[in-house]
Amino acid sequence: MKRGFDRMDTEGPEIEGLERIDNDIWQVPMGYKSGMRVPGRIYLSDKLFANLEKEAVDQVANVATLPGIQKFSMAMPDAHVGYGFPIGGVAAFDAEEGVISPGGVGFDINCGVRLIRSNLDKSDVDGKVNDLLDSLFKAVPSGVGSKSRIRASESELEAIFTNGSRWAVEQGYGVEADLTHCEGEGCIEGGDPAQVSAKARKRGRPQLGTLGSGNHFLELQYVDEIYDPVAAEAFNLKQGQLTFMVHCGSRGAGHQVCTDHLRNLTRAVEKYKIDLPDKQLACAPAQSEEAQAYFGAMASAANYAWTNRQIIMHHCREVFEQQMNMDADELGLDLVYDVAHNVAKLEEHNVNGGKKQVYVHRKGATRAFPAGHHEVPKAYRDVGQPVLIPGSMGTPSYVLCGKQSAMDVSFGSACHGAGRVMSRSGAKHTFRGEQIQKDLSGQGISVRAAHPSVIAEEAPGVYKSSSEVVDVVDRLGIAGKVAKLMPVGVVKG
Ligand SMILES: Nc1nc2c(ncn2[C@@H]2O[C@H](COP(=O)(O)O)[C@@H](O)[C@H]2O)c(=O)[nH]1
Ligand SMILES: [Mn+2]
Ligand SMILES: [Mn+2]
Repeated sequence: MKRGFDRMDTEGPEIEGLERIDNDIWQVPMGYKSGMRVPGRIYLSDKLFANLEKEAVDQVANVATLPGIQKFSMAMPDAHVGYGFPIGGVAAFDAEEGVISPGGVGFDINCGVRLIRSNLDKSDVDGKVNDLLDSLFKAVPSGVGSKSRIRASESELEAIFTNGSRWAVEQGYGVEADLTHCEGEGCIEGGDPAQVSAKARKRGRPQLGTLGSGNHFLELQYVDEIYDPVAAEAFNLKQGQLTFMVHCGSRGAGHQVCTDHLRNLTRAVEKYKIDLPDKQLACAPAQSEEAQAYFGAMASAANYAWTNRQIIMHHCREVFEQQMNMDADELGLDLVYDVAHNVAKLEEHNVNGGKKQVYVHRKGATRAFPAGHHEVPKAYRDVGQPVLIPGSMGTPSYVLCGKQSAMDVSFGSACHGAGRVMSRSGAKHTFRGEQIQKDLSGQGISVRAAHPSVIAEEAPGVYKSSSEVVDVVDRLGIAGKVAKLMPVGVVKG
């Protein structure tokens, strides 16, 4: 242990073997669990350490036993327990010798966040927020199993699974610039519709343009503070400006893809004789037919999610035009960026002094590529990609930009949110939705939800401090703070 980083200094859970090796860096040593191939790294401040779950540390160690894992099994400061891998987990596997695992992506494939800027100032919506929220609530169906009026045909679904957002733009749901301001231009290559089951298609067909439940949201925000004026200018953000955030994923289609392929990969674990400490880590050798089938289906679901967010944004733009009685040019509702935070991608990274193809699994983690990286949109190439971190319906969200250290520290990845500290059932016992809604209203934040129980489950108190979380990635040089966004009105799923 480094001098000055004595574990005894820090209040929090006693987790035997966990070592604090630097400010904000905790190491899960190789001996923590038998079979670990690499150490674990958890990025946490002292304050966030107090909420660290031992089970999440065990999950970091479990992931470290998987074949072909590179450098470290990692957890971001928003980490908490998930299915097999922790939420907030990042792990990269050698593209030849490693594995691909659905647990490292999650059930809501390509759950993600998009941020839209505007020509409006916060004051321009004074007295209009409630009407805007009511119209947004109507325009974007929300809640478990919600359906829209769109019914994609079989051939349209094929195009969506293969091409992602481009399909939506070609149908008139948006403009070309939306694609160039989106991670991967709204598409992962390798989408293979043949690997998406009839059941997943059936679930996906009526859900394009829908938000989903609970944690997903549409949020009116304003820019409360600028930390990096150069990056803020590149992102076209300024103090006091009204912004709009969308958080949702691949709905029933993605969930079904994960369910179907977990079944196949559970069988593959036996076939390929992979020794797993937890069956939720079901996986297969990256080049096996089972893993490639999952990857093709996962990419299809990711492409569906980008299409979904694109259609939602289009419908929200229409609501703004009607409610504000302004046209698209006047409103300037341009997409700043869209990030996936539940996804596996084939990427090239520097490992042990050489370049290597790896499958980077980001499960509750955001890509954070730095300035100069060829995958960062040209408009942002000098500052790094926007990293969008939602907070909660009552606390700040943040815009950061990817930094060079992310490539060394975390395979170009940062946190994805504040991260839960309380379960949904715990929240329903602790909070009353009506009271939370009233408290938020007192702070100038209006909330719409299908049921008050959703507001209780999503109360700001169920999440860690977003400020504390982003400060860790900022200090580590993974992503730098650009702007703080405060909520003024939220539609919860
Ligand atoms: N700005 C808002 N952020 C929110 C809200 N509800 C949740 N959150 C944040 O999103 C992340 C990501 O959630 P996940 O379900 O995909 O893991 C979560 O950690 C929260 O910090 C909201 O209403 N507004
Ligand atoms: Mn999400
Ligand atoms: Mn989601």
